Amino acid sequence: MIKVDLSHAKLNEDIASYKDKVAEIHEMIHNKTGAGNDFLGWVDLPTQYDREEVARIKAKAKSLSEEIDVLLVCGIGGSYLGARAAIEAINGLYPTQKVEILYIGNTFSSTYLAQIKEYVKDKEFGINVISKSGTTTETSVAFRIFKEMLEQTKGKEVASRRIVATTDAHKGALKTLADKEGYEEFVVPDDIGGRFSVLTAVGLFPIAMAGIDVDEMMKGAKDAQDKYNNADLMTNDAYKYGVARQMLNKQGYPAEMFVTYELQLSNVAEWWKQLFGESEGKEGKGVLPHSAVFSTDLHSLGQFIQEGSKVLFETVFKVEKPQLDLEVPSDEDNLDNLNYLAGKTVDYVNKKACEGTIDAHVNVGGVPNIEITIDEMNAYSFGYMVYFFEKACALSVYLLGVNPFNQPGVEVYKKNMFKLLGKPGY
Ligand SMILES: O=P(O)(O)OC[C@H]1O[C@H](O)[C@H](O)[C@@H](O)[C@@H]1O
Repeated sequence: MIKVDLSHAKLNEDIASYKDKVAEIHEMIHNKTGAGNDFLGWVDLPTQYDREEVARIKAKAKSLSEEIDVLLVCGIGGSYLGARAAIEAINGLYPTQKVEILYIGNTFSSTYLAQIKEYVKDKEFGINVISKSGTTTETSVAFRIFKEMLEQTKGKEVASRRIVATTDAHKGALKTLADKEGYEEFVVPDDIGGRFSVLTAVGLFPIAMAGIDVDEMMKGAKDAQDKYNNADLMTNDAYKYGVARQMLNKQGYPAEMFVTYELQLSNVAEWWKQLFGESEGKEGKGVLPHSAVFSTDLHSLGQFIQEGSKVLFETVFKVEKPQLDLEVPSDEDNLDNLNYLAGKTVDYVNKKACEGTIDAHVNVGGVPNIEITIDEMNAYSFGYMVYFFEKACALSVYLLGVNPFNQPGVEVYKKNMFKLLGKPGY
């Protein structure tokens, strides 16, 4: 399902020298003995998840889909990136599913929110408000605006039926509000942090609303759980990736560029950035997670990667089989001189662009490339991929010697903002 190829990674020591350390960290993850060990609920989630809740997620998704045309997913960071990544990766950027998914709660941009208000004003919409803490300001502000709109246009009863809250099981402002208003509630488990939560209700409800098979997704994650429950670095590709990126970090590359060749995977890259960025960017350490979509960005960032300062390595995430394909047509006049491609598929051209780029970046530009290939992109493989990166991330960050599961630095801007806004107590 997923293959890691390090033949272009330019590692200057033998990866096998990390074998013992990796076996030690593997035990630490599975026996929950490392820093942040109360946030390891994602490790066994694909086998331990709450089946009753997933049944409720599917039932609510079915009934709500009959009633609405647009679902507003109201969350930020880990409370929306995974769902967005899945929905776009699987359904594409111009999906044909009945319910359109839009994202609010991820910004204070007034123009963006006002335009969404205008866009949904004559549509039947519902809201999935998602917040583990229940107090995130971006999410709360957007939710207040669209909740008021829904209540005013449809009345309280309809609004309460069309609002679904995903939050802590016991505490927080959102939990209190959801109880009072009688919203359908789903839970963010205590032992799973936001960036590891896509396979909980946080991701699964919006994903189900987009018409995607969540059982298949969990099956993919379970197969990955089995596959990567393996302490041996030499046969565990998730760990190989986790180690290789730290080796490159040590070799003097402080930035990692996640590269895909599918536009609809740009939010997989955003999800990946939060996963790695928030997990390891602390104590003055960590690889900067950056991303690009090729060949699009070869026409913008390509120059820098090829000949600019040697600060980055690339992690090229390839999808073997595209969901859809089309042929380049033949043309009698051939004025564009493109007949040499006639009859070839566009994906064939994309694959050649990838091959040529890796060669140019690695062998001419001197840029190390880690290659990760996934068979195809669907619900099953998405679940599998999520688990692969989560396991790689935990290993990689423990190897760096920091706690992967907290994010103390995120509070600093919040405190300043609250003070400036005059929030009581700040
Ligand atoms: O789910 P919430 O509590 O609203 O949090 C949403 C996001 O914002 C926070 O500031 C954290 O940095 C993220 O890790 C989190 O995913």
